[in-house]
Amino acid sequence: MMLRNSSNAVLRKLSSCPSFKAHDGKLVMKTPLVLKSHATTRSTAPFSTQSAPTKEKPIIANASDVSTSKCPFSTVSSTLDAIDTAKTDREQSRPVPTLKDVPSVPLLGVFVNAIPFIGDWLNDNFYHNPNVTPHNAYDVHYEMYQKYGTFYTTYIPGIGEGLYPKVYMIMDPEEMKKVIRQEGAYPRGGVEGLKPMVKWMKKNNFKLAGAGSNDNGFLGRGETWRKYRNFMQTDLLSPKSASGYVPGVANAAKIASRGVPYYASDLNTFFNYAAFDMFQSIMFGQVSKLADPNTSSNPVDVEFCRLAVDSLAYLVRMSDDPQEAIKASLGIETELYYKFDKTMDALKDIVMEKLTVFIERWDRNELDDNERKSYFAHAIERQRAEESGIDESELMQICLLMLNASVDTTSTFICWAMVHLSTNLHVQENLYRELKQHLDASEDGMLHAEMLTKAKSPYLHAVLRESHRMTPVYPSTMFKSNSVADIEIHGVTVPKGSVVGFDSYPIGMDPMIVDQPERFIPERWIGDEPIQARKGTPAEVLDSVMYRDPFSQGARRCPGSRVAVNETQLILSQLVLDWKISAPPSVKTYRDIPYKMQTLLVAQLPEMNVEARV
Ligand code: HEM
Repeated sequence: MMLRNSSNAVLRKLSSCPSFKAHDGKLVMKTPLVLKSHATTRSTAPFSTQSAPTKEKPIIANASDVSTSKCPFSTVSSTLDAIDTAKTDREQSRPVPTLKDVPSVPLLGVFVNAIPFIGDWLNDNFYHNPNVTPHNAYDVHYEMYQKYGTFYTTYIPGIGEGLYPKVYMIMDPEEMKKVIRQEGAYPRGGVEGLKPMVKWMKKNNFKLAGAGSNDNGFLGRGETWRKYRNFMQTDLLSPKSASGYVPGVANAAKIASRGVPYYASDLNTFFNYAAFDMFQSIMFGQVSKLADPNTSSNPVDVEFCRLAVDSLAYLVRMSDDPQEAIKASLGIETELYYKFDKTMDALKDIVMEKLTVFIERWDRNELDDNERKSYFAHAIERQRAEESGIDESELMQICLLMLNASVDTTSTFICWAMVHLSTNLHVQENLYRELKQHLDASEDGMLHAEMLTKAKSPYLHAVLRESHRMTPVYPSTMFKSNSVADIEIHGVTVPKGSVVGFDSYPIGMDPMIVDQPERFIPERWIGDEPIQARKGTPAEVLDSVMYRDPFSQGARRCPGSRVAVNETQLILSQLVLDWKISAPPSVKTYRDIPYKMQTLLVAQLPEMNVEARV
């Protein structure tokens, strides 16, 4: 009832027309609201420039399980949302933005300022491309949107290919679905740009790296990817599998929560440790307690966390920095590659030792109940089944990649939600009240999977959705290729084999489209009313599955997505139940909290005030 009232209050608010100060003070304008009614459309908004859109038919089946989702090929499933090939009314009547082109130079693409000596001068005087730093990705993406709109070609080494590494950037989910429909059996993955990882795997004779110089294995698009991907996602990605791990994750979150007051001045480390603890419970069924300084923790686990965070940060920097990306594609080893290589070697030693010990204990039948239910224990069984086609070294390599990917990806997502909860204490209180009801009804004082569904915890889900709107872990996490055929995007023929990126950030932050975009309002996502209010307005794209979360879509969607969401929900819930966490007075809004590009964009959390709830 309380939520319904607040949702109505927001809608009432949305039907007025306040003036907006646009993004970070850069664009100041008065604007009509577009979230208020079906009838409200603007003539200048993206996707609504020529005609009013008609009501959209849902074209994405909201599959509830792997077995029901459609996918480009039978065994690897897109798991969450299969793409329906039907053409919608909206597609037929949708207005068409014009394709713009971002000026670029050969090889370095839009990063003109990376040209030695004269780059800055050239860019300042002729190209005027935004200067990308590790601290400004949100602003850069918004600036590109303001300059080039919702459909432009940009040139990004490491993502696009060839002399001019062209990437089509789009923001319309219907157009992105066209790309996904034409991905074919071997879709392009976001990991494809991570060439140094392939190099490192080949150096270590990983079968996962594929055979021969033209096969990038799991990081490529061939049969090798498909085989390992199938094995990896089994027991992990379906809602049923993921919810099986919830008791262990809830326990890890409960223990981790005790550590918060000790880590109040270094919550970034705390969330890395908490993500580690939660994933250990999934992978091994073990309680590692790294985030709770009251218990003795294994120094090897501490070292593993550091290596996992550093290795991926080096890896991403090698793809992000245009000069590094070009050198990586030419096979040149830089200082950064050297650091990455050493870090990965050390990480491999730790992981392989741990996996070996576990396998030996499995063989000696020494695992306890929780360990026997773990992902790795089941994976050993699956690997040993005759038809698996996976040998033990491949199994261990698969798990190494998973463990490496399981720390700061998840902690980044959690950190941003914590930023918003700690700067919007009324939201934290609302969330507390929702969760407290569940805890009061819980017989064992623990959070359970059924409490975390959208139906039972709408506010929790809305908090994560709103956090993703304002501060996605990265503005664009989806780069796909129409490998099968030419397609038309906004009326322009995009040749087969092009790279198309989806930018999910600017629209959700445009004051012409979203009321008070700088304010954290979870009620935007609760119940049917806000969705109905967005229907037929430019804001309706935000309800598309493409905008919903940071895990991408299609058959390459993150295999850890469901467990990562469960982990995020459980640790946030436990923290909010145990503590009131508030940002220091110097932090007025989330904009006062800096962020930095590591594997993703990580909020640099300030020292928080932590007060126990009684
Ligand atoms: C909030 C946390 C996470 C986020 C935001 C995230 C995001 C992503 C994204 C955007 C992709 C690329 C999808 C594409 O190519 O279209 C991806 C791939 C991947 N993720 Fe995650 N991820 C997270 C957590 C995890 C976890 C916990 C694991 C551990 C299993 C994991 C393992 C992987 C792997 C192995 C891939 C490559 C899959 C493939 O290419 O088929 N991720 N992730």
